[in-house]
Amino acid sequence: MASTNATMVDAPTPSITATPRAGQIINHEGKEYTTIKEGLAHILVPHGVPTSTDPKMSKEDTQRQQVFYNPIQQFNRDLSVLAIKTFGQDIIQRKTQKHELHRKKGEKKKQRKQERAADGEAVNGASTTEEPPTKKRKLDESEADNDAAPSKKQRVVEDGDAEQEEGANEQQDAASTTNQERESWRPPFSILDALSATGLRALRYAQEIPFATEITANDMSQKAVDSIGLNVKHNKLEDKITPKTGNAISYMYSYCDKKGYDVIDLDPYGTAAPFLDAAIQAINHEGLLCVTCTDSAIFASHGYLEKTYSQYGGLPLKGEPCHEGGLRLLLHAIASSAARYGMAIEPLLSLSIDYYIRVFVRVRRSPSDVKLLAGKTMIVYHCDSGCGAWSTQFLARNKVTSNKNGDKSYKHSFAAGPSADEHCQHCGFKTHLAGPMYGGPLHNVGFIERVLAQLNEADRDTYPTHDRIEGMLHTAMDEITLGVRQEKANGANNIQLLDPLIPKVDPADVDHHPFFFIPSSISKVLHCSAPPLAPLRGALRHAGFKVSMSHCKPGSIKTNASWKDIWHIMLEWVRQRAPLKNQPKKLSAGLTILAKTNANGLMTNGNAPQTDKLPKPPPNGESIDAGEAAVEPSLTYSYLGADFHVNLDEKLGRDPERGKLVRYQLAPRENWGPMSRAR
Ligand SMILES: C[S@@+](CC[C@H](N)C(=O)[O-])C[C@H]1O[C@@H](n2cnc3c(N)ncnc32)[C@H](O)[C@@H]1O
Ligand SMILES: [Zn+2]
Repeated sequence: MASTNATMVDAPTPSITATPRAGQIINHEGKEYTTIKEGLAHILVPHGVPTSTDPKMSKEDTQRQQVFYNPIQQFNRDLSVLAIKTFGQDIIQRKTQKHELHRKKGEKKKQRKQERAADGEAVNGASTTEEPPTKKRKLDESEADNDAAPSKKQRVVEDGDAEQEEGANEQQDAASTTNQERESWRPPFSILDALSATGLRALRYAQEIPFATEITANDMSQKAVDSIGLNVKHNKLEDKITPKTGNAISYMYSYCDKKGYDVIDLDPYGTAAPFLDAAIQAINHEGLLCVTCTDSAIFASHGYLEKTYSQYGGLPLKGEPCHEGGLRLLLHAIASSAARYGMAIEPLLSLSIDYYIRVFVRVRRSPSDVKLLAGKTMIVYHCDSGCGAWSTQFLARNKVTSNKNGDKSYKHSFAAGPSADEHCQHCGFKTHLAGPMYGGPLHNVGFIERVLAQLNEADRDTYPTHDRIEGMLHTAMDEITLGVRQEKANGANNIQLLDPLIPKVDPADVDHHPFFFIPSSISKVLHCSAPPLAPLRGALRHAGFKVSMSHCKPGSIKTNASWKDIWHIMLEWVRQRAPLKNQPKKLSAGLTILAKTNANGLMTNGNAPQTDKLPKPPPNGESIDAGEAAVEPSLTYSYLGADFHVNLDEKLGRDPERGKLVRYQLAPRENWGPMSRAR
């Protein structure tokens, strides 16, 4: 990475028109600025404000610097450039194909017209180049429609008309491209950096996504827009970037009746919730919303659950999977806003990173997909004060049927009443409700593969967060496939960038196995020593379950095994490898779980989950494990009917990419965190 330290400069100090260079001091209207380079963009920071990314920088200096430039967010910006570029190539390819198709149609039409005219001349000896009136009118209408983007009102069409409307819009789009048959035709690709601050994102998108045709950098603060203007000028990007002063919310609502942007980036201080509905107004059909939220105290904490609900329309999940819960709450908020206007969302990539979350969501006008939303929205019954187990329930049911032609369609019906008891079936503690939240897949594997391919082509100096992006994307991909597509994932770099388009995930898909557990935490429930990841993963795989890790947390296990299976394996871990030295306290969640087995002396029978009916714990100091016999991996008991053989197979549980990928962030530097608001 280029040094961002100010360097000695020759007099006279270069002006804003000088070629941008990292560390250079620029004089503009009597003020001095230092240049910081990130990616291919340069931003000017008032000279004197520390520009070092030295981890030992003082807290005050870090805060002063962050008003202009927050280096910790470079990961977010690097990833965003790559994601938008990947998405953009897909859009550009579609637009170009449509354009080409329409151009060819137009040419054929012209040719036919000429042929008819020639025939007419030959027969009548007179010119009859005029079209039949009906055809002419049709052509005129489509030409007239070229600039009239479909309004949101038009978008909310009757369900039966949805597909027809899709087709009509495609033609409309194609028609709009036909008219521009000049050689210089470029497919339009527009980006709104709605909360732009210094304009750094807009500058990077302009420099690093060469096919972006127009970028708006908006901020409510005049000071911020002044600095955007300065930076745009210094980077010589006036022809691509338009700085704009205004409230992003009203600006985006102004697009409710006209065509908007292909990409909208929302990167606020704190929550993006107040911007979501407006962003839906301004995003194009098949557009990309990129959303950051840094208010983890709201989306991933139970401290202010009433606030979480008012911001995101759902209640937070407590404990370790709370960040995945936050991602799902944000997606729920976007999906429910979009649904009101007949727009459906498809998460392409949803990440919990450091102290914030970031989602990339494709939005399309599709009333038929919107109808699936209730059946993809779930509540969570969480044993948050007991053993940590959870179960989920979708709010409605989407049942697939097919019509006479074999086309897939869905029937929507009510779900049955609560699918879980008010007490946890494992430990008897109370369960609490979380959600409603998005229960569909968090990522689109095809998209991740293409971003990885994009990353593979990227210059490491421009993208210093390369390794972390690679590790996180691989983990995200494993997470959604539960590790099954490992081979394909490794082959991701072989993808040809312009090959197939980003595939559409089945809009009815749900995630049947959301969330993850941390072995060391559930060991605390049983008061046993924590198993390493490998034997636990091995035991799950040996029993035929799928296993991966979650990108949200190191040391996590994500699996399609049920909690019944997980506790069964954990009890076998205790029996085979980790005999209990101290028995769990009376009435604890762990004791109840232990009590539900008939394990060869592990505990006497106690099938009833009520804690007041617990069997007496063994006398003080006595181990409640099976003693010597415990080392045998033979099955001697069953836990709630999960009676498979547990083989704590380390080899089977190893991560083949261990050490090859940077899956998780190493120790963060001091003073990291969201930017402080400018005072
Ligand atoms: C976290 S900063 C953006 C950082 C920037 N995206 C980057 O990557 O460097 C948030 C910006 O949003 C602006 N802002 C806050 N509320 C706004 C609103 N309602 N409309 C427009 N801008 C707003 C603030 O002035 C601030 O500059
Ligand atoms: Zn429980």
